[in-house]
Amino acid sequence: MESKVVLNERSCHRHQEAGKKTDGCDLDGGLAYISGFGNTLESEALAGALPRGQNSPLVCPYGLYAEQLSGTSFTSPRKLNQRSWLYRIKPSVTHEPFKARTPRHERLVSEFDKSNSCTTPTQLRWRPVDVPNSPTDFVDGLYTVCGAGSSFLRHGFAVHMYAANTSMDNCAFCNADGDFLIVPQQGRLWISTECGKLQVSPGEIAVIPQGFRFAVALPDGPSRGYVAEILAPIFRANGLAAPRDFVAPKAWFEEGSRPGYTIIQKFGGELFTAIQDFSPFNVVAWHGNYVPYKYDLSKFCPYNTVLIDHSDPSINTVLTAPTDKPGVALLDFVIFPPRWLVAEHTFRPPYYHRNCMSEFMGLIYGGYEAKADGFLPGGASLHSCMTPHGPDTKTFEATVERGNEVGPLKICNTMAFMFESCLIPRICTWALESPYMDHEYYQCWTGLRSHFSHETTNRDCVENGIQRGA
Ligand SMILES: O=C(O)Cc1cc(O)ccc1O
Ligand SMILES: [Fe+2]
Repeated sequence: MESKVVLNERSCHRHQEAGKKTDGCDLDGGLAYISGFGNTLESEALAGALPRGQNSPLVCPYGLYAEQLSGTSFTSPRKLNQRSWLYRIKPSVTHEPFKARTPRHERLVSEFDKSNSCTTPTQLRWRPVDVPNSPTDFVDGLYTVCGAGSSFLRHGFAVHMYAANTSMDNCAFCNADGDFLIVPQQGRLWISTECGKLQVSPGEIAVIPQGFRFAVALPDGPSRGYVAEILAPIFRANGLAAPRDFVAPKAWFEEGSRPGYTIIQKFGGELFTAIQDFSPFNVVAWHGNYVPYKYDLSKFCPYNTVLIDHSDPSINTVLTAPTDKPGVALLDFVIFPPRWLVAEHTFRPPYYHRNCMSEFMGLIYGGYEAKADGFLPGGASLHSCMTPHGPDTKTFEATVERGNEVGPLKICNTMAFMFESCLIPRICTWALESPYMDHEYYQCWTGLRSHFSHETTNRDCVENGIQRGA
């Protein structure tokens, strides 16, 4: 899962020409990145800013402060250990005391209980929300939909969504509760982080690990998307998402005075603010394996059945946050990308099922193979543990109508995804009461008729498909 290559970004930088890709570096819209997943990386915006031979010299190059950011306990075994050393103009601690942010953000949850959320086994679906007209930045536009567990107990996950139209101004966000996996659906996100900048477009994802300070600018204005938050372990990448396609930012910093700069810290699901007089993006150089990164979903190498039946979607896991139980995920991020369907005498869309895991789904663009209508880009659905679901009536009937003779068929222009968890989500009250809730969702299945007939044998089915009108 982890690549063992240790990449020296400095040598890469030296050889880089504008607009060209070089070994280990990826150029995207003018920004250069460092590629690799789980690697120990290093980057310096000023040559010689990284101390050599030790992490914490008495005096750091350029008079910088050394600061460590850890993502795992100091005592975690080496293969799990994650930390980075940041060399910055002023240390993060240089700020006024944290205060509860006012007005309170009412719709963020990191500890799910009866005070903020309900349970229901019902199939749930939401229409895409409208982006607000009033100025709303990423933080104010973020709201929790569902989740389970507790950030205080370091076990759980949350699914959030956001709808925003304004760039964060003179403030940065920091999530002490867990890692954010951000899936933009509409509008690009230009994310400044302490390690540098990431430009993330719909169709790409970004991971901002716990504790990193970041600010989101919206170059396209109206923006919408999904966020999975894991309240404990770290994400691992699946082998079909190649390590070199994950890219981290290059060191970038801003200096000088920034009066009234606000750090907004999410801690136990509540927001706190602390004022400082400088930008937190003052890291001149860094090294380590605890970094924000992004990944372009079109680079995923999908696998599918090549003869019969429908493969379960876990094969298309991009990132997984494992639990201690082998093969059981706290959160899998699974995609349904464009791909060829070739299975013979097979019902090709997803099968009807009841799953011991719980499935939250979203759609980035296009349509989804199990739903003829009603599941729209920017919308969402939730099928919790053991709740029956599957293709809607229109999809079932159109598939059977087409019969057995369909040859290879390519599903194009589609990117659905699933956050799948072994924990059973509670649903936030505002999500259940949302005007975007599709109360007629169940009707997409109520038209499914019985095709049962004592005369239709398995052989008839294989040769002819189910008789029309039976
Ligand atoms: O419910 C869904 O649409 C997601 C899903 C897709 C699939 O191909 C097989 C199982 C599954 O849960
Ligand atoms: Fe499912």
